[in-house]
Amino acid sequence: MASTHTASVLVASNRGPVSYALDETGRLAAKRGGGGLVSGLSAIGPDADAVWVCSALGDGDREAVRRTGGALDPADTGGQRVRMLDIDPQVHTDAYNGIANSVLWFVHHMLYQTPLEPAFGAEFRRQWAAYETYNRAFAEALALEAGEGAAVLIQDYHLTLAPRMLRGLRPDLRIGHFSHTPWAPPEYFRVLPDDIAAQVLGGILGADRAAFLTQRWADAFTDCCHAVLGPGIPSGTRIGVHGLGADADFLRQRAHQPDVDERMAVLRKQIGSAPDGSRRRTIVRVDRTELSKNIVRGLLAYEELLETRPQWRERVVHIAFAYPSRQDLAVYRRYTEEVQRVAAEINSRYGTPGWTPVELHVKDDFARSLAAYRLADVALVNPIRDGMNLVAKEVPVVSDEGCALVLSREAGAFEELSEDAVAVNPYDIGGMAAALHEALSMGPGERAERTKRLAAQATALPPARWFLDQLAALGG
Ligand SMILES: O=P(O)(O)OC[C@H]1O[C@H](O[C@H]2O[C@H](CO)[C@@H](O)[C@H](O)[C@H]2O)[C@H](O)[C@@H](O)[C@@H]1O
Ligand SMILES: O=c1ccn([C@@H]2O[C@H](COP(=O)(O)OP(=O)(O)O)[C@@H](O)[C@H]2O)c(=O)[nH]1
Repeated sequence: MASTHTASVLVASNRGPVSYALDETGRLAAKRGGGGLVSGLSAIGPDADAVWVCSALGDGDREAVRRTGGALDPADTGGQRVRMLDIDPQVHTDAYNGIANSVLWFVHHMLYQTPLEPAFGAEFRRQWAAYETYNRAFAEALALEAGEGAAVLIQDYHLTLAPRMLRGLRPDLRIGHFSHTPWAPPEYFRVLPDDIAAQVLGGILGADRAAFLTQRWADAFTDCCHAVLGPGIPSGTRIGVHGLGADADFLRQRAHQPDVDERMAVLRKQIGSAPDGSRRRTIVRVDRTELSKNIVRGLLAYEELLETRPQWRERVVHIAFAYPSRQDLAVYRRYTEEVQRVAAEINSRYGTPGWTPVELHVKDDFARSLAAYRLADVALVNPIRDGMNLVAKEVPVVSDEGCALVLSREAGAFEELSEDAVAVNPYDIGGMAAALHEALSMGPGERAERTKRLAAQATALPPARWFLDQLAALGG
């Protein structure tokens, strides 16, 4: 890759703003990248001095890199300068599926469940070597693109080693690292082999600033540094907190496009009316089919609601959108099947000819998600742990008539939204069923008032501010 040394601001993340699908005729179709990191970083906008460096994630992306040399067509990226790296597919698989999503994600979300997992042996060491190679590829690409003294914002657990590597290559740069996940407490983080735990922390500490979505995650990081590396944060790295909010302008505009209206009409038909003709209530959830989002326990809580409060039977529909995520990993594929199995069971146990209790869809459709946000009476957001959770912040912003928010106290968003949400312990099925009942029973006035306050909180730190605050904190 030729050196440009022109960018004054650089962002680096595994997932970029678009991904490409290749059809049989050889045409490439660009699609917005999924997940909250992309929603946040879209604030960069079309700035000639800013470059977003990301990785090719599949065959379509690799073909796009082959055709463009890696500098993506601005027509596909909304004008943003994007440099997509074609990292060797096996290296990417080992780094992304192996280390990032099966180890670091599991540690930070405290997802290990069996007496046999985790077990860090030779296969883990082989994947760790790939993770190092993958981080080095980013560090080298950033070193080539960055102008003298540029600010570089490196994102997330995929890229914990890159800050220190980049510091070695380009001491002139101002480097920030941002974690979008929770950070594990030391007693859980230290399941990692000691040398690996030290490399992860030491890699991030190669940055001038390490930032997190909430104070809770920042404190956990500091605690891990003390436990693993000894007292004090070495190398003078500053720790910061930047909450990320919803992009109100984008969402309100996008949520009123004709394709969203069309989907609302379809959803309304599916929801139908109660036998006495009254309006049926809707409980909506929208997530990646992600273990940490706790979708199965959410369904079980809904089932318990129907079982213990039969007055809601035929009077409520649970719309659950679980869009595909990390399907290369068997545990995610099994989880998707489990979600489908439990939803089908509830439907066969409680459904009637005129009523399907759960409408589950496992295909990605952003317009349909926004339609569900608009008409939800209740939003269920019950992750086991979540860095922030933007869905919790997006629903109140686009809700048409007010929506009660049932929110896990383990989501980063809870710190900002706790006053007007109905709080839940994500493991407590009975507690979540009671919270759903409370939320469904909330009067329209109270619901609208709470939604207004939730929307104000949720938009207090829009992505543009989140991004610019980090740049400002890096100084220069
Ligand atoms: O890229 P994927 O493997 O498909 O996963 C999607 C993203 O998931 C995670 O998102 C997090 O970032 C959000 C924005 O800060 C936050 O609200 C949420 O709680 C996090 O889960 C992951 O951290 C990203 O890197 C992924 O791109
Ligand atoms: O069909 C959909 C539905 C939602 N989202 C977006 O995915 C993000 C999910 O972010 P969140 O922080 O809730 O969780 P993450 O998936 O990043 O862990 C939100 O910004 C949603 O608007 C999406 O890309 N496609």
